Amino acid sequence: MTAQVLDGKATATTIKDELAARVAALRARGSTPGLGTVLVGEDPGSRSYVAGKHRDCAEVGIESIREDLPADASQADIEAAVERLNADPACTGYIVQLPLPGGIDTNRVLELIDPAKDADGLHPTNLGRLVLRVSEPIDSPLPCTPAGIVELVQRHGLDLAGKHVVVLGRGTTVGRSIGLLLTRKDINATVTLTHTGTTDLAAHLRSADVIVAAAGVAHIVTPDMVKPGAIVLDVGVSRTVDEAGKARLLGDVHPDVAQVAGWLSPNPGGVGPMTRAMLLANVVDTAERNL
Ligand SMILES: Nc1nc(=O)c2c([nH]1)NC[C@@H]1CN(c3ccc(C(=O)N[C@@H](CCC(=O)O)C(=O)O)cc3)C=[N+]21
Repeated sequence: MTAQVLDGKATATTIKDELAARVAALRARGSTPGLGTVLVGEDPGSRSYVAGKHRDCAEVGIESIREDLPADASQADIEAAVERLNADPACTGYIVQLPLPGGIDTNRVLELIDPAKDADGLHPTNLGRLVLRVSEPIDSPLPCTPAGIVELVQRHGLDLAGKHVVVLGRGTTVGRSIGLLLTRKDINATVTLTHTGTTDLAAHLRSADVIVAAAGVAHIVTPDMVKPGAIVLDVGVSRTVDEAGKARLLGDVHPDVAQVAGWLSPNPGGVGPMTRAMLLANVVDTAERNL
């Protein structure tokens, strides 16, 4: 058996087409959405993610606003960039690209973001709203990767209601926040959160109908840990260099898992493009709310 593909690239393209139509309608009514990014330093991964986000914006008609700061930017410099975007009416949503350089108090920066402009859905106010509302969809941004995972699964005709989802990883952007979304009554999954401190991780994973692998450890999920037919989402990304010196992206899921799983999201080409599409969706949703 070979797993069916959860095609994030194609699904993100469909979503971007839908968003382009909504942006055109907004523009026709005099409202122009604009995405801002705060990028600090020269990390090639971060630079390429931010470049990708602005390319996506151009595709759907969203304006781009960039705050690019040098690697030695101070806490005050970064906070000033956040304040500029908070004050800029052309910026309807923005992100601070993570991670910030060592020595910067990231939480202080994130809490300065105007929650109404939080395109990542990671501001404490917006995460808090996700905690507080169990029974209805909310009118505030959702964290992009969790929202992208749900959208990817649902748009392939799969229903998460009643399913046992085992999440691997306790990071803010995925592990800690995705359970809040999956256990909402309109999705209705049952969630187990595992991490590097979990005893007998393999047994937990083998009990899963759905695995969300977001540990950031290359190939940590191997075929023996997967129940035949399970839905597997490969979220983590590790950057490595192969024998030929070529840069390679490795997911958290070993390629042989495709022989056991029922559905598998490729990496790249799975959750990454969906994360970017949900970022755009947050910006468009915000602009529509503010009409
Ligand atoms: N404030 C903030 N918000 C983020 O959303 C955020 C962040 N910081 N820091 C880093 C992570 C990582 N992340 C990715 C987004 C898209 C792809 C993506 O589209 N990847 C392509 C491959 C891209 C490539 O080849 O480099 C794919 O999976 O097909 C990957 C990773 C967002 N992040």
